[in-house]
Amino acid sequence: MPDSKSTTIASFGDLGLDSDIRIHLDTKMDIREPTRIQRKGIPALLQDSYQPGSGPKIPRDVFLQAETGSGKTLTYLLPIIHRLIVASTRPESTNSGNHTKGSGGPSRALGTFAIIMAPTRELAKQIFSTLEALLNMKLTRGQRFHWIVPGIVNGGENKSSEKNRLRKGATVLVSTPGRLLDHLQNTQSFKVEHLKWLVLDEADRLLELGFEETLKKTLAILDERKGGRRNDKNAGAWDLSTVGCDYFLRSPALPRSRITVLCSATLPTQVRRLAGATLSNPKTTPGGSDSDSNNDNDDDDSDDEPRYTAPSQLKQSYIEVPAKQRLVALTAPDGDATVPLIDDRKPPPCNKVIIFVSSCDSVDFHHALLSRAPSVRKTTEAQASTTNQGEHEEDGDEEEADDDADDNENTTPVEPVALVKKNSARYNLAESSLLLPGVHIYRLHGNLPQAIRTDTFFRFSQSKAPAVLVCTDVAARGLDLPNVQRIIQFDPPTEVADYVHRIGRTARIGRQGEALLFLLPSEMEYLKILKQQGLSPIATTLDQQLRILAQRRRRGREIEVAATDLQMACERWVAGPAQAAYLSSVRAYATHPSKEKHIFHVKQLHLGHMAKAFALQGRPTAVGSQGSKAHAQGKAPPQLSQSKKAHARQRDQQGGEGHETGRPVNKPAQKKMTNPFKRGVINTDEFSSGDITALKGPKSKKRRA
Ligand SMILES: Nc1ncnc2c1ncn2[C@@H]1O[C@H](COP(=O)(O)OP(=O)(O)OP(=O)(O)O)[C@@H](O)[C@H]1O
Repeated sequence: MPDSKSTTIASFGDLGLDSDIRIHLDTKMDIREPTRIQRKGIPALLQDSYQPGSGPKIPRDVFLQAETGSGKTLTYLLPIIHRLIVASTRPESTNSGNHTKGSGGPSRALGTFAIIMAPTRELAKQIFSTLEALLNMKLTRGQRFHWIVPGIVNGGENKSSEKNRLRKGATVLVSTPGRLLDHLQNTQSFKVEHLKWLVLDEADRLLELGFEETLKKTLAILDERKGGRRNDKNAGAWDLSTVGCDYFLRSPALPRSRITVLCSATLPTQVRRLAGATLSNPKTTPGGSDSDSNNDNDDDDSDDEPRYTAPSQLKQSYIEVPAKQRLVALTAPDGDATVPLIDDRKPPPCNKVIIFVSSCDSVDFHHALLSRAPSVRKTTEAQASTTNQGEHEEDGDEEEADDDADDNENTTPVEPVALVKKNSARYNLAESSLLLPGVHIYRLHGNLPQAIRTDTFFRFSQSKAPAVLVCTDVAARGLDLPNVQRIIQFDPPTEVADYVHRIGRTARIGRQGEALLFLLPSEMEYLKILKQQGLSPIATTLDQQLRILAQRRRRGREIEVAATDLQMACERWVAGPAQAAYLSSVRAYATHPSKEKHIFHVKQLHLGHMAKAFALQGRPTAVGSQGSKAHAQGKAPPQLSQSKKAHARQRDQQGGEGHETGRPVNKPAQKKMTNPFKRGVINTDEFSSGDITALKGPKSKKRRA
C-alpha cells in the first residue's frame, strides 16, 4: 500500500505523468497511489538535474535505493515511457513542414533508447512483463506510440531470433548482462547510438554474481558508440531511420545524454563502489520505508556501515532449533498461533510460502520430502475407517505405530500437478503434498533447465491453491511473486543482504507478511550480526511451534507424539523401501525353522553385502547392531511366535529394535528415535524443550497384524 501519510503528492497525476499512463495504471493495473520511492524517484527521473559547472549541461545519474517490494521497477519505467511519449508528440511548429510529409515520426528502427539490465533471467522476464503491461495502454489523444517496442535479450534464449528482433529495433530493451555484452560485441544491427537510459536493476546482485567486468566493458562500448559506431562502414551515410525525427531526437523531453540509473534495495560497500565507477555525480533518492517518515532527505551520501531496512509491516522472527528437530519444526507453525507453515484456514490466494535452503540438492530433497513423505494424519484416518473401532486417540499409539509402518504402502501415489513439455516430463513442476494435504510443492534452483525455471516461476505466481516454493537464492532477488504470506529461511543466508532480499519476497507494497529464520543453537550469535545491520527478528520457540503442530495434526494429542509421528513418517519415507526391505529380509531369514538353520542362518549372511543388495551404502544401524551382535555370537535372532513374526516385520520397517525381545538396548539415543513402540516416552527427549510435561508411555494392548 502506498504511503498514506503523504498529503502533498497523492496520485501519479501529481507527479506529472502523462494522463494516458495514469489512466492505464488505474484501470488496467490497479495502481493508484505512488509509493514513497515513486514519489521521490519519478520526479527525479522526469526532470533531469544537471551536473554543476559552466560547461555543457550533463544530466546527473540517479541512484534509487529503497527497500524490497517498494515499487522500484515502475519508478524507472514510468518516466522512461512518459518521456518517450512526450518527445514523440510533434510540436505544432514542425507541422508546417520542417520534415518530409508522410514521414511518420520516430520508429523502432531508431534503435534502443533504454536498456534495463537485470542480474537473473527470471528477473529480466518479470521486468519485461511489467514493461509489456505498461505499453499495452490505450491512448485517448490520438498520439501513436506503437513505435515504442519492448524487447528482451536473455541468457539461455535463442540468440539468432534475438538478433532478428534487435535488427528490427527494440526501443526499451531488458537484458541480462552477459547476453547484452554479447550482442553489443557481435550484433552489428544493434543500434545504441541514441541510448538515453541505462538502468542497472538489483545492482548489488549484479556485483555479487561477478558482473563487474561485464559492466565495465558494456559501459565502454556504450560510451564509444554515443555518436554512432566509429568504424561503421555506413558512418557518415544518411541514416534513413532518422528522417523526420529531428524534432523527436532533439526534444527537451529526452535527456541530453545518457542517464545511468542504479537500483538497489541494499547499499553495501560494493554498490557504492559501483555507483562511484558508473554514475556521474549521482542524485541519490533513498526511498526508505513507506512508513518511515524520518527518511525524507535526498542525497543521502552517508558513509556509515551499511544498514538494512525491511518493510516495517513485515513480522520477522527466528527460531532456535537443534538439528534433530529441524524437520518437524519446518512443517510446524511459528509462535503466532493463527499461522501454520501453510495456513489452510486462510482463503486463497494469500497462502504461499517460500522456503530458502542453501543448495540445489537440499532443494531437491526438501521438495521431494514435502511432496511425498506420507501424512501421519492420513494413516490415522485410514486406520479408523478400517478398524471401525472408534478408538480413543490416547489408546491408539501402538496401532498407529503398526499402521504407520504400512503407510508407505497405503499412500496414494503423488499426482503430478503439471508436467512440463514432453521431453522433460521428469520435472514435475509441482506436486500435491502428502505431508501437507491440499498444498502444492514447487522447487526452483539454478541446476534446473531454464524452461522449467520459467514455468515454475509462472505457475507458482499464478497458483490459486496453497503453495510452497522450496528454492535457493536464485529466487531471492527482485522476484515479485504475488501473495507470498511467509518466508522461511531454513538455512541462514551467506550474506546479510540476502537476508533482506529473501524476506523481501513477502510484505510487498505495504501488505502484511512474515519471515521466520531457523538457527541452530550454535548459530545464535548470528542475531548479533543481524542486529548490527539494523535487523532484529524476535524469538519464537519450538514449543510454540510444536504445540500448534499438535493442535493441527492430532487434535488433543500430546505435542511430542505428534512431532515424533511426523519425524518418523519422514524418516520412513527417506529410508524408504530399501531399508525396510533390507530389515524385513534379514528378519525373515531368522524365521526359517530350526531344521533348515544349517542352510539359512543369519550367521552366514554378510550384512554389509546384504545392504548393498538393497542399494544401501551401509548396513542400517538399528538392525545391524542387533543382527551383527547375533552374528558375532553365532546366534540367530531369537525365534518369534508366528503372531510376533508378523508384527516384527512391521516393526522392522521402522528400523526399531524389538523391545519385546527383552534384549538390552545398546544405544539408547538411537533406540529413542527408532523404536516406534516407545515413542511416547522417547518423545520427551527428542521433541520436548522443557516446559512440556513428560508423556505417558504407550497404553495399548493388542496390535493388528
Ligand atoms: N504504487 C503502487 N501501488 C500498488 N502496487 C504497486 C505500486 N507500484 C508497484 N506496485 C506493484 O508492487 C509489486 C512490487 O514492485 P517491484 O517489483 O517494482 O518492487 P521492487 O522495489 O523492485 O522490489 P525488489 O527490491 O524486491 O526487487 C509489483 O507487483 C508492482 O506491480
